[in-house]
This record gives sequence, C-alpha cells and structure tokens, in this order.
Amino acid sequence: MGVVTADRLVRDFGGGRRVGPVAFEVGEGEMAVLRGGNGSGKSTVLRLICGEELPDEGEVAVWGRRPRRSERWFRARVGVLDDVSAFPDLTVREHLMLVAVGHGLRDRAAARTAWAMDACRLTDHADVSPYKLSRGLRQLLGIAAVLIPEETRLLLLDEPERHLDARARAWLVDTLTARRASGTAILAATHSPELLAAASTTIDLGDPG
Ligand SMILES: Nc1ncnc2c1ncn2[C@@H]1O[C@H](COP(=O)(O)OP(=O)(O)OP(=O)(O)O)[C@@H](O)[C@H]1O
Repeated sequence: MGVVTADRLVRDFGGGRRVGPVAFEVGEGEMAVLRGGNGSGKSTVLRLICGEELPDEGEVAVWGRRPRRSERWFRARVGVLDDVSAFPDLTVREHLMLVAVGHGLRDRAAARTAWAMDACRLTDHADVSPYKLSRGLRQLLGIAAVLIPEETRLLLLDEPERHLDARARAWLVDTLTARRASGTAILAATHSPELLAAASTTIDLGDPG
C-alpha cells in the first residue's frame, strides 16, 4: 500500500480555476515533488492530501484512510510545513519545546529541541521571539518543528526552500534525503532545482500560462 494515494484528484474553484486531474502514489522512503508554475495547483494538492480541502472529483488516501489534519492519528504520523505561524510571546526554544512535548517526547524534549535548533542554525536565536527572526530563519524554525517528532512517517512540505540561502538549501536536501533513507515518505511542492534533482518522483502540474 502506498503512503499517499491520489486518484484523479480535481479541485474546482469555479471561474475556470481548476486544479487536476492529478494521480500519483508516494511510498515509504520516497521523495516526491510537485512541480509547476505559479498557480498550477501545488499548494492545493498538498491541502487535499492534508484533508484541509476536499476534492471535487477523485479520491485521496493516506495509509488507506481519508486524511484529516485535525485528527490526532494523522498529526502523530504526518508532519506538515506550510506558512509558519507563531505565538508572539513565546521564544524559539519554547515553540520547539511545545512541539516536542506535544509529540510525547517528555524527558527527551529538551535534547530533541537542542538538536533541532543546532541543525537549523537557531541556537543563537533560542531566546528571541520568532517575529524577530529573518524570514529565512523563521522558515528554518518551521522546518525544525516538522523535524522534531521522530515518529513522523510522512512529511508534507509546501516550498520548504522558501527564503533559504544556498547553504541552507543544500542542508535541506541532505536532511530530507537522510530522513527518506530511514523510511519516511516525503511530498514537497517546490521550485527548488536542488530538491527537484534529489527527488525520486516528479509530479508535474504544468504551467497555467
Ligand atoms: N481558496 C481559493 N479560492 C479560489 N481559488 C483558489 C483558492 N486557492 C487556490 N486557488 C486557485 O487555484 C489555483 C492554484 O493555486 P495554488 O496556490 O495551489 O498554486 P501553486 O502551484 O501552489 O502556486 P505558487 O507556485 O504560486 O505557490 C490558482 O489559480 C489559485 O488562484
């Protein structure tokens, strides 16, 4: 069974704005990328896979079940990176601790948080508000939060490379490749040539013109 199965998915916003049909499967240890011009539907497909939107045609399944991001079962297994939002009165460290504790890491939460801050170049910014970070560092905070839970078996990433410099983009590819090697499935919407080159599968949504 694939981790993600999308069967003839269509999302119709009306007025000729229609995404799909698109069909694909992502299996364990695969890194699939959604490629396409601006407005081609990459973010929409990711929202369909999260269950944040429902398809107008076709079907989507995650481990054979209808996805619902609001369900605990889904959140325990699936890491989702989209627009990074934060609590203004919590520090970077406190955000990541919240994620770690929320994912049941308890006595390992502090160590895992320290690991994620180090991996994502956030250690020097541990005690500041996310809103004081540069856009690239705030993006790295979102990536750190997605990487913290170790039990996550599927990562859904909407333009993870956004605002990252060349060094961080190279690090991102290495990190996702390592995560993949441990069996995690990855589906990313991207414009990044580095991620496109590293992917095992490319899902092309074309160019809406
Ligand atoms: N909530 C919505 N209501 C109406 N139209 C929408 C909505 N969300 C997306 N669309 C339309 O669906 C199409 C696909 O948008 P989407 O954001 O999925 O594209 P994308 O490939 O992620 O683009 P980009 O590369 O610019 O981020 C666009 O025409 C967009 O205007």
